[in-house]
Amino acid sequence: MIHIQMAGIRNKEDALMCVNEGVDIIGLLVGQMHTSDDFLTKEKAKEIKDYLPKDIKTTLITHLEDGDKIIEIAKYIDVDYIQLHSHLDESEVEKIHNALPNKKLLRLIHIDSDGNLLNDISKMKYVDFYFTDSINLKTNQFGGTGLSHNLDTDKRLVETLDKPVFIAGGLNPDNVYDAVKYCNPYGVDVNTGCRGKDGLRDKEKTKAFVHNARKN
Ligand SMILES: O=C(O)c1ccccc1NCC(=O)[C@H](O)[C@H](O)COP(=O)(O)O
Repeated sequence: MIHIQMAGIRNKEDALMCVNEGVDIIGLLVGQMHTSDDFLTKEKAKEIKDYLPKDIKTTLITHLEDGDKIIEIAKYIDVDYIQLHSHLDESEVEKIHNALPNKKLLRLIHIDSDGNLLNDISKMKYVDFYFTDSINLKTNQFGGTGLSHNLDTDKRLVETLDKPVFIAGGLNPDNVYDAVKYCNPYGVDVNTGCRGKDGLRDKEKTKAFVHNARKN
């Protein structure tokens, strides 16, 4: 079964709705670089995590570059996964890996609109999962862009990398079926594509996203 991470969760009610619709990983954004209403305090993120059934995985999604700070927040919320920003120095990643060996590390691979990789994967030493995502070079937005990219790149990465790959970037209920069919990833991630006009999670979009992601 394909794994589904929902990012941009802002409250515990939305988190539980997503879980009830079949999402199995909840992404909690703490520690930002660019402005986004999806970022939470660590206290709010912990409140959401503690409200969820114990078998639901949570991910700390962060832009912080200080390994000690990331370790402190990940321990405090007690997440299962840590999604690390691609600019993080590998020595900081090593620190996190050594301090929290049981927490899985998701490593970002940013892809531009033409499908070019913007990171040197060969320098990533500590990886449990790769995570492809779009970038908006105009706004310097490194996530939650709602922008798609050329999926040929994702497909190639899924086929050639030695660790499981999550794909993300502009996925939505209408395109996730084809994306999964074409790339055959370990998991998919979505934020904007399941957002309502109020910025919160849209139940119908979430239901359709989960259904279509697992229809293959
Ligand atoms: O989701 C955000 O608002 C966000 C903001 C800043 C950095 C990362 C962010 N999200 C990381 C994610 O895992 C998103 O779900 C991923 O970028 C896909 O977003 P979207 O293209 O909107 O589905």
